[in-house]
Amino acid sequence: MRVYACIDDIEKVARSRLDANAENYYSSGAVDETTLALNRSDYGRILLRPRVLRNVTSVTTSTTILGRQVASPIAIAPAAMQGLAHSDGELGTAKAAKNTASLMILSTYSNTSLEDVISATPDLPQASESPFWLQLYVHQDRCISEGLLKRAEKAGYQALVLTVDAPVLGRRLKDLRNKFSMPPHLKLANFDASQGVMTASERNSTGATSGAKADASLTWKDIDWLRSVTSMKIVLKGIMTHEDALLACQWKVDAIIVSNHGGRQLDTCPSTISILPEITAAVKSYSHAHPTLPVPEVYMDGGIRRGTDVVKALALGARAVFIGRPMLWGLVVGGHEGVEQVLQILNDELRNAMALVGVQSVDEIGEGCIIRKSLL
Ligand SMILES: Cc1cc2nc3c(=O)[nH]c(=O)nc-3n(C[C@H](O)[C@H](O)[C@H](O)COP(=O)(O)O)c2cc1C
Ligand SMILES: CCCCC(=O)C(=O)O
Repeated sequence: MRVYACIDDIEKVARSRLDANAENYYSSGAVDETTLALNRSDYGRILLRPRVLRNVTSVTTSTTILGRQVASPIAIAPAAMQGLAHSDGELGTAKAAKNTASLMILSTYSNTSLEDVISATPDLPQASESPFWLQLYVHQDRCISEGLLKRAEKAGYQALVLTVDAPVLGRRLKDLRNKFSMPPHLKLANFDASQGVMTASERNSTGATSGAKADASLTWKDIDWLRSVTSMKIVLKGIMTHEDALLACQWKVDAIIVSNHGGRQLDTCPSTISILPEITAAVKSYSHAHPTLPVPEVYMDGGIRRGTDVVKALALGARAVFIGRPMLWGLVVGGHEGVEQVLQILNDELRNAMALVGVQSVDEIGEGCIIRKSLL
């Protein structure tokens, strides 16, 4: 396939190839798209400090995520309905994850069943090496979600990612205007028709998740319910305040993802990069107060388009970053090869930025690498 110079070039081509229904669904944020824009622009308010003469002949990006060795801290965020991007859908993304030894989170609302996604990596030596986590939207009928979790565990998913920032769906104006709907040739492959899971258009048109049968009544106590039905590790996706970060510590979840859902949920909430320091500080203070207790790992997503963005996120305490739209754009332009190229570009840029900042390993990336202008 064609070789691109950067993620923005891939995005331009991908967006020109999609019909308005899919292009608007993928690209849009909620309401005025204020948060969507901040997720990008706030990286520009953090500057990097180049340290020199430090021997950077062997820069390595390898790290661990929830104890698993990975080649890079850049991983794949869950995104619904990847069949809109390419006929391979989630199978293309899964193949790219496998070929690049990257971690991938599969959306509850995938067009490929969670079992088929794991089958895309048949030559993994054992299930414990599966690079897949499952994202969960809890169904009002808890039995349906319990069934999904049992299937995920059996198939070899290593962690369950509970999305906590979407008790109701954000108002994405373009989707409302287009009356966005999933094309009839696609299905939500983790469910059967009798399970009453509606498409995003139906969610949008009702303006609430009640129509989608997603459970808006979830509270922190439901983490105990999750623990009672699955032994998978638990990750909370969508933490944006120090109060909720502390609650996540108290509820002993394994990890949190600082995320505002790519600006698609609560518009005018802050960017993730601006709020990350408050979250990592809260988790650190909990750890100091409870030195014998494990604390959640902290990851982030939102607006990562450059290797330098990754350095900034790691400098502010994230252990890993997840990419949403860049992965979708890659899928549009080249199926699994396109997603591989997206990961390749970001990893090349990350290694380049690390060398120029003067560090050889991700552990060396810290506050000393950046200058922060006031973000709020
Ligand atoms: C088209 C699209 C679909 C998404 N679907 C889901 C989803 O099913 N579950 C979920 O937890 N997050 C979903 N997200 C949010 C992403 O996981 C992630 O938080 C966000 O895309 C990160 O921002 P970025 O796109 O700027 O990288 C979706 C995002 C997009 C753009
Ligand atoms: C009903 C689909 C919701 C998927 C999602 O999380 C998103 O579009 O952001």
